Amino acid sequence: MSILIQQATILTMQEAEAPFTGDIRIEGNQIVQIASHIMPQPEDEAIDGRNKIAMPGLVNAHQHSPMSLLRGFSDDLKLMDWLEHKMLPAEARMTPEDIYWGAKLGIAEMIRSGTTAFADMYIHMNEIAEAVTETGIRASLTRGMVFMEDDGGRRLQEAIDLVQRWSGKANGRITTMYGPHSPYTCPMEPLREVIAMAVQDDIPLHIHLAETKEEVEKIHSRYGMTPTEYLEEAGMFERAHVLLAHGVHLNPEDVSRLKGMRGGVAHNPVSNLKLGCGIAPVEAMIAEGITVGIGTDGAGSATTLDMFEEIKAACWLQKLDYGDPTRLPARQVIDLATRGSAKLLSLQHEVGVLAPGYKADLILIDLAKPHLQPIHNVESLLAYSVNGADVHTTIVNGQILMQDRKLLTIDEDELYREVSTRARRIVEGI
Ligand SMILES: N[C@@H](CCSC[C@H]1O[C@@H](n2cnc3c(=O)[nH]cnc32)[C@H](O)[C@@H]1O)C(=O)O
Ligand SMILES: [Zn+2]
Repeated sequence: MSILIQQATILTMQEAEAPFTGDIRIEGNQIVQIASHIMPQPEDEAIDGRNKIAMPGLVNAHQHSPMSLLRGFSDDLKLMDWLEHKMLPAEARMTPEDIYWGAKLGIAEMIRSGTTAFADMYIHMNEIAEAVTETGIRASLTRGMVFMEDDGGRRLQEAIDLVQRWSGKANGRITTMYGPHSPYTCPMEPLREVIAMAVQDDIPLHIHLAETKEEVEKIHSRYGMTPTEYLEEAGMFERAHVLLAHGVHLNPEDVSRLKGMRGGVAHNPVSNLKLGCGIAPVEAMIAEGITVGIGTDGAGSATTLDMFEEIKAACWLQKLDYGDPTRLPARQVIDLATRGSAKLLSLQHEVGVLAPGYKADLILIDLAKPHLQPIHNVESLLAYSVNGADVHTTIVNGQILMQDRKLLTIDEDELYREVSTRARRIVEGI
């Protein structure tokens, strides 16, 4: 199958290339040509790109997709309270089918708001992988592991099963990671064991790091170190590719510790703002050459999976932190949400830019709206004015998943019926 997008305003995100008007040809799952005019072929499905921006799909670098079932159930609490007294009891009640529908709800929201790939950490990963397979989105999946009790190796075995069963599946749309949950839920010994597995199997790691002040205090009282030092002590930054979620409370020495690491940090600004966590040192990390990407965290805390909200919040936080509006400018934040996040998912050679040879993961944004006119500067519009509801078309791996705001791989009526009854049952009495 081939698709020809005609006369769109194209933002490739290739180095410093400026936006231009042109055509994009997709064959199979790849972009094959980008030029100011491409001769249509009879077999092409033509898409009118006029009055639309074509750009790489956004990559959500940290998510817990089934937590969409818990959106709005428990807000305005401290992270540890929220996690221990609300989320964990609710998760204990979730069946594999609940997870499937919760993941599908999250995926529907992501496709609708221009996200074409995401990094997920959760439980019952087979069901999430099924939802990814059916809906057509791209994902890097992680079985999150808390090692606070002897479970006879069950969690670790589920993590291994996920990696063995699903890596490279769904036409290559699924990749996998190993996921020790966080410094405060992973003692040194199992942590070292997982890192050794990741190095041996050449599978990346995905972990929460330094999200709250309480975490820093807890790790200091247990081990006399910062959370980052603790991971360094475990050998996490030596050889493995690591996706660190949050990285809010990093002192300058911690930032230096991450210098030269494979992977980088997923910044989740809306979740950090809403939970009152603090401001991650994004500009300081970038200055040290550390890769920064952007994620939403689960909808159970952030309540939104709209990456355009994250993009705005990321800019605002850096500008506010430094008292300086020149910090984290428009082009750079878009780079974090596309190329930066793609690198965190180890997909930098496949997605995150529009260029021949890259996977056809891209979105079209409808500019025929009052809040998106006139068009002085495409990058400014994208960073400060566009929201997820302005996404017109979403394409992943050469397949159209949303066209003219209609989802083509998800039955939304059925989805909303399923999630409302399941969500009610899960939270009852908690
Ligand atoms: N509870 C599982 C691990 C699941 S991994 C994903 C976990 O991350 C949790 N989670 C979601 N958001 C956050 C966050 O912001 N910080 C820390 N954990 C979170 C979520 O509730 C879920 O339990 C076990 O015992 O093995
Ligand atoms: Zn998280």
